[in-house]
Amino acid sequence: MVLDKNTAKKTAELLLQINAIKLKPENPFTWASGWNSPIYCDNRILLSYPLIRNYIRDEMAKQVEQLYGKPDCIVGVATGAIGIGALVADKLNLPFVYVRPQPKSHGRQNQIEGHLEANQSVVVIEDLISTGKSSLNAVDALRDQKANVKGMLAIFTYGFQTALDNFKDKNTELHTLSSYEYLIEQASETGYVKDDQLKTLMEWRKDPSKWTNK
Ligand SMILES: O=P(O)(O)OC[C@H]1O[C@H](OP(=O)(O)OP(=O)(O)O)[C@H](O)[C@@H]1O
Ligand SMILES: O=C(O)c1cc(=O)[nH]c(=O)[nH]1
Repeated sequence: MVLDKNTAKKTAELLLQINAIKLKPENPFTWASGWNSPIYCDNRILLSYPLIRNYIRDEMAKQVEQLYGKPDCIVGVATGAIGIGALVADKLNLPFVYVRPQPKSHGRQNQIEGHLEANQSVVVIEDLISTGKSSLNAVDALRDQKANVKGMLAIFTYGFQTALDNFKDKNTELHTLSSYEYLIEQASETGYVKDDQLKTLMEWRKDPSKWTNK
């Protein structure tokens, strides 16, 4: 759920401005879920732009406080949300840990990196939600370590029903700064996407798990 419309529009505008949104219908991207997609939103790029990453950091920190007050710790989902998660934790003057997709196969074999105690309250920061599986895998790891997961805040979501169902199944609250809906609105208004690309995106959005460019 998007909390603030202005933030949602502004975030979409900034992502478009730094070319974080890539369109490649002729040679589709493969997503973490294995789905093929004509679109890819690379939020990692925003770390390279100090003013933009500060805006995202400040909006995320504000929304974390608004929604959850001060949790004991901020968590980033590896690797995409390690950078922004650490910035949000720093802004809120809170401890930070990150969660790997699986435990390391060598060294200390940690899945959660950093210091986290049982029963501590945490808010998870994620860069992007498609199916939600990567983020919810991190939530599982945190709960296995007896963390009290208050909720998750991501920069962007595609808003798929699958993701809503997955978050519901895991009883996890999700908020996002922006979403596909705002992105498409902004991209159409600014002429970032051409009519034929918009047509492809609308076709893809009807059944993204089955979409192919054929
Ligand atoms: O909602 P999902 O279907 O799980 O997809 C979204 C995930 O995919 C991306 O991570 P990726 O696996 O590409 O790795 P990275 O974070 O290391 O870049 C992104 O950062 C999310 O974590
Ligand atoms: O689902 C994914 O893997 C994914 C989609 C997307 O648009 N951006 C991203 O970083 N990952």
